[in-house]
Amino acid sequence: MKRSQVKRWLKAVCCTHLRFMWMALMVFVVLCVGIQMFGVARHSRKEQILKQFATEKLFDKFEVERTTTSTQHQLEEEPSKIPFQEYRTRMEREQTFQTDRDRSHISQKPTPVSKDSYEKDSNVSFSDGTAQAIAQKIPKISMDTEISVPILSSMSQINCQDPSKKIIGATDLKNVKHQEAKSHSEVRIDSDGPVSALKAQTKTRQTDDLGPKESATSQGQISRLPVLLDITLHKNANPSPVTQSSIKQEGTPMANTDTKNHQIESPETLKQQPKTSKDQHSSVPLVSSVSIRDLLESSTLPELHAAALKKLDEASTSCQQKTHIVFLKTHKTASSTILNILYRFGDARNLTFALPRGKHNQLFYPFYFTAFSVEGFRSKTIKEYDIMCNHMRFHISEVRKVMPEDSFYFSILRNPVTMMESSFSYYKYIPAFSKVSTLDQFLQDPWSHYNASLPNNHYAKNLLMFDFGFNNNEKDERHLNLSITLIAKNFNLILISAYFDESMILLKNTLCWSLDDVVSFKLNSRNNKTKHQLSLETMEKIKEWNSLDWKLYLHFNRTFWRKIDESMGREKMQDEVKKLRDRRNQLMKICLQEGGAVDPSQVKDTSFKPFQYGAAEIQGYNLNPHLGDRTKTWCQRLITPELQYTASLYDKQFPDMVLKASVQNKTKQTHSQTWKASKAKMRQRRNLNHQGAENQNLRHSVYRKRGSKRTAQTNLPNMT
Ligand SMILES: Nc1ncnc2c1ncn2[C@@H]1O[C@H](COP(=O)(O)OS(=O)(=O)O)[C@@H](OP(=O)(O)O)[C@H]1O
Repeated sequence: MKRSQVKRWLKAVCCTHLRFMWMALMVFVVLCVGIQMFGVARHSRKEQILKQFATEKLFDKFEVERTTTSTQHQLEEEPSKIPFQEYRTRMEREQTFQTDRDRSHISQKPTPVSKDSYEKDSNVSFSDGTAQAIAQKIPKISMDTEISVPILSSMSQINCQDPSKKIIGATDLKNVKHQEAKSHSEVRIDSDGPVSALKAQTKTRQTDDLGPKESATSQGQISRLPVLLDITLHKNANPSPVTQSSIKQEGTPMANTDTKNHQIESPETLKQQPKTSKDQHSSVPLVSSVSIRDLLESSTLPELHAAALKKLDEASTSCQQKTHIVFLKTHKTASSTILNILYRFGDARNLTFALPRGKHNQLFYPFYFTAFSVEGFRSKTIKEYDIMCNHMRFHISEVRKVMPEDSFYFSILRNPVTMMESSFSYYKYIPAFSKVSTLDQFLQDPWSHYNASLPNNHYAKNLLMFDFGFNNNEKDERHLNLSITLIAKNFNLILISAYFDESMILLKNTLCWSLDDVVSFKLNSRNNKTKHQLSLETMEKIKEWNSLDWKLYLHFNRTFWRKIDESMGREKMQDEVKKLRDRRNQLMKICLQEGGAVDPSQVKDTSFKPFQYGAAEIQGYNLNPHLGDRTKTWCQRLITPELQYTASLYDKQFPDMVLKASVQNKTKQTHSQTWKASKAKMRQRRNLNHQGAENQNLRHSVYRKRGSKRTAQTNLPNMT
């Protein structure tokens, strides 16, 4: 090729494309710089959060308000003033007693905890959620605060988780005199034990005393009391005058009575319960309610009983429905079903949800939760939030910025074995799992597949610990104990998904909700095709690989059953669970076309189709087509999957945002149309240029031809 030709060709190409190449290059450079800057900003933000967490949350922001031990008073010092090391030492000192005991459970080869083995375990030393719930209801106890106590007239064993209550109960009852008790005409004393025994027997029961209840005293005359004296306080209520009513004495030994632990129940439950013990026995445990001042000043048993009677009705209605709730939505633990319960509860009552900003589904997950990730928080458009329940990595100090002080905190755990089987199929495409075909293969050499620093790999190891905001790769056991302590202190209730129905009953009773509030259909569940049977060996490997989660689960499985025993007893729990299941079955028959869940491909209305992810096939539901309007709304809410329900609540709660978004969408559309038009113009111009260049080339070639002809002519030898 000739030099001039190359030159011309280059010129033609440059003319048409160089401009665009330069433009593209510049855009690329600007993009690179932008990404770099964004990365730095994001990294520093993350660092900041991590730092804050390490210094504030884990050791400094230790929740102390709800418990009042002397050591904890020391912890109330301003966190920033306590050096990190010192704080840690204090924590460890405070924990020593617990750590030693717990080690005996934790260091042993983990075995599933049965209800029976739980019974034997009386060493669990964490503060009790029931007490916390009660304490939460009553932020301050004054002398004029009233207490409601289910009472066994002559002998009562007080189950006080709150130290202050413990003292009150013990002091008061020790002063009760036999003669005075006898003198009261309304009290029928059936027990034949001497009053001295009553006095001897009236003692405070320790929170962690879960051992089998004695049926005879050291004197062998009076049984230990069958009823736990649960105390509920009525803040600022007036001392009540004495009223008369028939009080019957429980004198039957524990072994001979079916009287169970009592708790103050929701009105609905009370209505449902036929009060069996009352019907069957003439001697009944009663609910007493008197002001603390009265109680302390009172020196007679009759007075106590009269006051108890006076408040009997009040006690049954004193259960205040809780509407300020924080639910830590852990992954693969049946949390979507609970989310649906909370959504329905709030939706029906027009409560305000702390929803993720920008219509997302998660609250800044997998990063630590920040208050700014909640819609309406930064702009202060929302005055008070009621419920926070989307996926987040828990960070208490940030959550507290958003949620009211009296919020009820709860979460749910699942056995890490079944949980990992579930997450393996759901998160099949995270780096840790993507290169193996089975869970067994992964567990053969997990470290060769697991790199903690790669994004999303937290789904593969100790996911529960991660969600609760702790280090899921921690090897130091003390860290685990500290984490358990913090969870026990920050959360009022920890549920267990394997006992979902029991969990719902416990939740219902603690929050004073109704049965219909907690009835639900199983959501986000896989079909059998994508479930895998695990061998015993694999199960053991999972426990080992997720050892932090496993120990966490073991601990809270124990406290879960303890809570049931302390609050309502297992028999009553069974009754209520049966009612819940009956109600669910009834609703399934009414609402669902097939009477149960169907494969995603079978879901007819795509707006109710659950989000499909990874290698899992998530089942959905078809509504019965012949439903009346109200029933239809109710049924629709029951089957609406997480993403759709979150979006609809967002639209309901932030109509302005929806409007703004639609305007923005329109603007975007116009922009994209303009952009498309300008692109078309550019393409046209380029084509024209191209044509021009071709024409030019053509012209050049013509000139060339002409020129070569001319030169040829000039070079022709003169023949003539
Ligand atoms: N009511 C009830 N009882 C017991 N188990 C239940 C219940 N509801 C949901 N599930 C099971 O929970 C698994 C889904 O958990 P999540 O909803 O938390 O998952 S997610 O993190 O929100 O994606 C999922 O487990 P797998 O099916 O093993 O994957 C569901 O089947």
